[in-house]
Amino acid sequence: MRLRRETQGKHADHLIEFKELPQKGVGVIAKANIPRGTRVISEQALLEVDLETVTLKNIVSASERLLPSQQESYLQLHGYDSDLLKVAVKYDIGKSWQELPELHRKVLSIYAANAFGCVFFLGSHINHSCIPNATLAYNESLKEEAFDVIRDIMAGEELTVMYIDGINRTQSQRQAELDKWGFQCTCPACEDTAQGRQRDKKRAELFILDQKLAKAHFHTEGSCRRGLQIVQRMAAIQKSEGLVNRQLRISYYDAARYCLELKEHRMALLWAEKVEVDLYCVGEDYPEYKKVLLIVEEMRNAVHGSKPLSESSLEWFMRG
Ligand SMILES: C[S@@+](CC[C@H](N)C(=O)[O-])C[C@H]1O[C@@H](n2cnc3c(N)ncnc32)[C@H](O)[C@@H]1O
Repeated sequence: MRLRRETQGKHADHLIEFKELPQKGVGVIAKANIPRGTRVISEQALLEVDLETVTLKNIVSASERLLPSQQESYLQLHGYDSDLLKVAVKYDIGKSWQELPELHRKVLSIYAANAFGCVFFLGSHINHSCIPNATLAYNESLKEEAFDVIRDIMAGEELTVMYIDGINRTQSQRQAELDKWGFQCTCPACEDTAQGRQRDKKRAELFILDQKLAKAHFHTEGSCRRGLQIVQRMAAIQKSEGLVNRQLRISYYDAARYCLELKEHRMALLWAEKVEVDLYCVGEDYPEYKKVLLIVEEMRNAVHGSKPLSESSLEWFMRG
């Protein structure tokens, strides 16, 4: 399938294609083997609304400010008008769904089915999986959203991202969120098979650990040790379940922070060095990744005794 538009975005034409898929609408398929860390799409948002103040009215207004060619692109995207959206229209705009002009209904249902923060013309064609093989992050130096592959992908495999914050959530918790997007997830983590249920047990454990972590503090040695145990276990499950997106890097950072707090600098360094996982998620041109590399280098020097870790680096690292 060719997308009808001259986009400002770039995609690796030789690596991916946009295809109609059974039960999923359009999706993105690898045309060749793609090694992890490969950037497949980089593009500016097609429609962007300030998430702090987003209202349905703002979304409609933002769509009206698009250039005619952008509007045409936007209106090509797939839409889903969930019951939740219809209730929100009543609440936010004060009209029933049927009372809205047809164009506004279309604009809103497209936003509901495509916004990963913003709506992207290329990237919003990527379908969801609860074990995604790609991820997206806004890259400040490119001033674009970058979509990178986080696991090696074989030719013919579908590229997927995670639409929700669902790494540490069970199948039913994730599906409740995905209902808003209008589909039942059938990825390997959601399938009703012995293997799927086994995966769900791991996610249930992650959920419990995540809840415990939210209550853990850095105040005492005991609480740091408990926190460290929790994040170590979380990282181990995430890794073994193939959940190698930025959530795994958060677990590694948390582990490094607990070790720093416990003054176990060698262990802190070992965890911090696992930052490599972020390289595959965001690429080496991601400004924060460069900053972290410098801090890890400083930590290495501190551990090997040449120069202590500076206060500012320590502070930056502890803030996360
Ligand atoms: C961001 S769009 C993805 C591209 C879309 N498939 C298309 O045709 O343009 C999100 C929509 O894709 C479909 N979708 C995404 N992931 C899916 C999945 N794992 N299974 C079934 N449908 C999915 C749903 O209709 C959802 O509302």
